[in-house]
Amino acid sequence: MSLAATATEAADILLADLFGKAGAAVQAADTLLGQAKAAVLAKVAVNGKVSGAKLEAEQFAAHGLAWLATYVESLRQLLHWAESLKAEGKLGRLETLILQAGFGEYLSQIVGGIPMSQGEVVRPADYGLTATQVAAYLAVPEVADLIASGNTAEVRAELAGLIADGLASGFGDLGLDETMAMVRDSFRRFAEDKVIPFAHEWHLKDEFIPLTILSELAELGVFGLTLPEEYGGHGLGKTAMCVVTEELSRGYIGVGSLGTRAEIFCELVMAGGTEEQKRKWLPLIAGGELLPTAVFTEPNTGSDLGSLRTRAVRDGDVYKVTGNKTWITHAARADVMTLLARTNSAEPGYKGLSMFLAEKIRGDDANPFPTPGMTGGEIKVLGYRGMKEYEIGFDGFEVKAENLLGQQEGQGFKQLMTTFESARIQTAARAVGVAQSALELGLRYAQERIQFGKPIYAFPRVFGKLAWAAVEVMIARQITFFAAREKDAERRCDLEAGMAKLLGARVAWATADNAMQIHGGNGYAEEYPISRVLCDARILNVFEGAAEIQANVIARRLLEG
Ligand SMILES: Cc1cc2nc3c(=O)[nH]c(=O)nc-3n(C[C@H](O)[C@H](O)[C@H](O)COP(=O)(O)OP(=O)(O)OC[C@H]3O[C@@H](n4cnc5c(N)ncnc54)[C@H](O)[C@@H]3O)c2cc1C
Repeated sequence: MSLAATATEAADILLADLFGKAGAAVQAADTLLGQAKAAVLAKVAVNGKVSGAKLEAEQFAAHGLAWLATYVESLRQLLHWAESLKAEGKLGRLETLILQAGFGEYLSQIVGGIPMSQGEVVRPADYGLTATQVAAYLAVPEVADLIASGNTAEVRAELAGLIADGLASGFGDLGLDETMAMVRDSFRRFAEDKVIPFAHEWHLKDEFIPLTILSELAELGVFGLTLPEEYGGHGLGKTAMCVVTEELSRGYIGVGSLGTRAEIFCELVMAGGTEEQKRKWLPLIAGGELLPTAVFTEPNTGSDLGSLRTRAVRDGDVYKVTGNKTWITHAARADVMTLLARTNSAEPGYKGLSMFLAEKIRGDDANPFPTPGMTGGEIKVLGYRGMKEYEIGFDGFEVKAENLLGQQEGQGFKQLMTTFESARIQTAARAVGVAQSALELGLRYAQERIQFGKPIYAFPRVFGKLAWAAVEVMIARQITFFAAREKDAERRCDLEAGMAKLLGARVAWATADNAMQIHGGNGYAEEYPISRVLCDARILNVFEGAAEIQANVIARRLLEG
């Protein structure tokens, strides 16, 4: 294609000693992060301790710090990925350019401004960094070189040339081992055959994903992927969960999200359940016999879950539940709920909450909530369809007392927190899959659409968007894999999981938005799949910890750690 002209000068584009430069740049960025952390700490600490009130007043700086730390970790993981490929002899020109462009762009944004959202750009002065500190960062020769020459128009042009046949050959080596590559291939085939041809129709008709798909996913092991074999699972790691989730979400976010509730259920029971509860429930979830749903959010309680009001009162062998929940995904078709409710009304905070494995009768469109004591209605949504969202009312709804998780009251919030790492990693992988799908839709359209006598992919403002998307999707993927590896190594990884989710959600939205822009007016037509992918991408910044909450959690950990 016409981008080849630029590619002939390719030899000059790559920076000499790129890996050495990238390594030095990570160190320089890390130094700046340390300085920014000290500066933010000075704003929010009272007597050496982080003050909640000050942290809230200084959210912009503190959340900016979370983003800065996310960028530094992303760069470290991008370099790690490229080094691993190099060691295995798998590093090609495309991967090298992804490394270079990623460093050029993120190093530059670190001082030029990091977009936390549209219109919210955090800059060095916001953290309290001095001009001298910024100048010292920019004076590091490797940083200066990468900023000046890492992500130039020529680099993007060559990247665009290299990803031009990406639909057939891929968008860079993911760095997976042989087993994970096989897992990826089989789920990609599944998505290509069974999901992609139908996803848009399910979305447009606002239909449930057919139960046959769920059965096939159960057979493929999706619902018990990371569960130990003794409980009916496959005993694979969180990296496998990421690979599977990305491929299914690339097909359709609804399908990639079917495993989310099973993951939360299994994590909850594994960490907090009695042995009897594990033996009873886990094989049924893993085998797909029971569909779970996660019932936490209430009309007046979303981000601040600790203050939720739904009550569960012990009455002989049962608890009677009264209250309202909302935004419950797949609630009608589920057989069992992980239900968070207040068992101690004298304790208004999170310590009064308990978790239940609450059985219900499976409903359908005609009769969504046949269970006594339970009513509900569908919430119509822009995207993320296929499982449907519901508000639910409980009025004397009964849960067997034996289904109190761990047979312990007051542990519900703590039990839920143990699932956050895994659920965020899984959501980050969903985001990567959605972003990848947007990238592919954008590329296909750009190559086919002719304006001014040529494919619009020939224009720098079009191919540049896609070239950068290919870079940033890889960055988001690699930080997600990193969080998964940390989880598999049984290291605390709430920070890494939060970073992966924070970045992944932004990348998914940005990529979908740019891919829609490339579609011009057609992107706004419901018949084009990018219109769906845009709506699907938007939710990732809201659920599983809204971006602001995620940034707050990361900032607190950084400042207190
Ligand atoms: C499609 C969809 C599916 C969902 N599925 C489920 C499900 O299956 N089960 C379930 O239990 N829940 C589910 N949820 C709920 C979801 O988890 C909540 O929407 C989310 O936690 C945010 O809560 P909220 O909507 O009440 O927003 P709020 O908490 O009211 O927040 C609104 C805005 O204010 C910001 N904000 C809030 N507090 C702060 C603060 N302290 N500092 C700065 N900013 C702040 C938030 O970041 C957000 O931008 C789903 C939601 C959606 C939209």
